[in-house]
Amino acid sequence: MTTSPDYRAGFVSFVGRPNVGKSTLTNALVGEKVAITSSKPQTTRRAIRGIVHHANGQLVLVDTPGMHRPRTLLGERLNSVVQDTLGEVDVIGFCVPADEKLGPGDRFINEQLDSFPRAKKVAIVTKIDAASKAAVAEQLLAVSSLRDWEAIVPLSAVSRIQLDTVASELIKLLPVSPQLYPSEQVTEELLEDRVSEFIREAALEGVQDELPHSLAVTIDDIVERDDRELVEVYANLFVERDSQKGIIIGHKGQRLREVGERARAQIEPLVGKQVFLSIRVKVAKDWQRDPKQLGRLGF
Ligand SMILES: Nc1nc2c(ncn2[C@@H]2O[C@H](COP(=O)(O)OP(=O)(O)OP(=O)(O)O)[C@@H](O)[C@H]2O)c(=O)[nH]1
Repeated sequence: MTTSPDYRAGFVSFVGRPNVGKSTLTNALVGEKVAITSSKPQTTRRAIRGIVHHANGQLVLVDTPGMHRPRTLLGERLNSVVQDTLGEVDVIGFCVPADEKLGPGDRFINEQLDSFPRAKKVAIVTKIDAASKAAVAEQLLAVSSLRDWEAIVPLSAVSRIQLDTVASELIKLLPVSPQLYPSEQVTEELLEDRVSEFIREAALEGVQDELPHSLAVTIDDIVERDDRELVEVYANLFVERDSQKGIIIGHKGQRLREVGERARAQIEPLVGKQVFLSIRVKVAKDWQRDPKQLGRLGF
């Protein structure tokens, strides 16, 4: 695939206190474009949350799990995962909500950003739909006094205000680069892995003992069509014994329905569309001890 000479691509991390809207922003940005990649961690050190494809560039959104935890944040130093991640990204988007005044938590994180001189820094004022114009203006002013930002963007991920603006502002700050991920790469494999993980998690909720090890999930198909706001997921949930099948399905299928609902709630933000989820429960006798079955189940 050819790209224009000033095509830009690189890594971006959103940081900020818990609840300021980082995940919602990530989902809104990733969901808005055709090519979606999953948040399957590439390594334990760096988790790719999503890839945003624009005509003039590509944003690879990188997660910083440690930054989400106030206890880590208020600790003496950021944990090493965050250190490593933020040390490598091209741009850090510092998020503060429009509907709360800047507090010590925000200031603390802002100060930490000094440790990452390589990254360009952008301030993002989130949730402007939830604040008055005057409050937004006040917040922009307050944020601008924190440091010399490359850009300050007010937006609302929920109301989809200024999402394109923030994407282009971020892309402008990335290095000129070929595409890091081909846009036609829908990363089916990664998406499949993540989706099966969600289903397994949902199936395990509330069950005890040996069942956890007896569960495996495979994905037959993920059907995503441009002309439809619905993604179809066809999954199989393998157990080892008939009795386990009963546990998973529950009385009149009630438990399986709940599993499906929990899993869908996780998958939908990932794919940015509604999800039709079919889970078929199957028995693969003693699959854990059978190398052939293990292979088939992706182990
Ligand atoms: N009104 C409004 N609410 C928002 C917006 N973005 C996020 N929220 C809400 O704010 C809450 C927190 O959003 P998250 O995206 O989970 O925040 P986060 O920063 O990722 O939080 P952590 O995962 O805890 O770090 C949720 O209830 C969102 O629905 C927005 O643009 N407008």
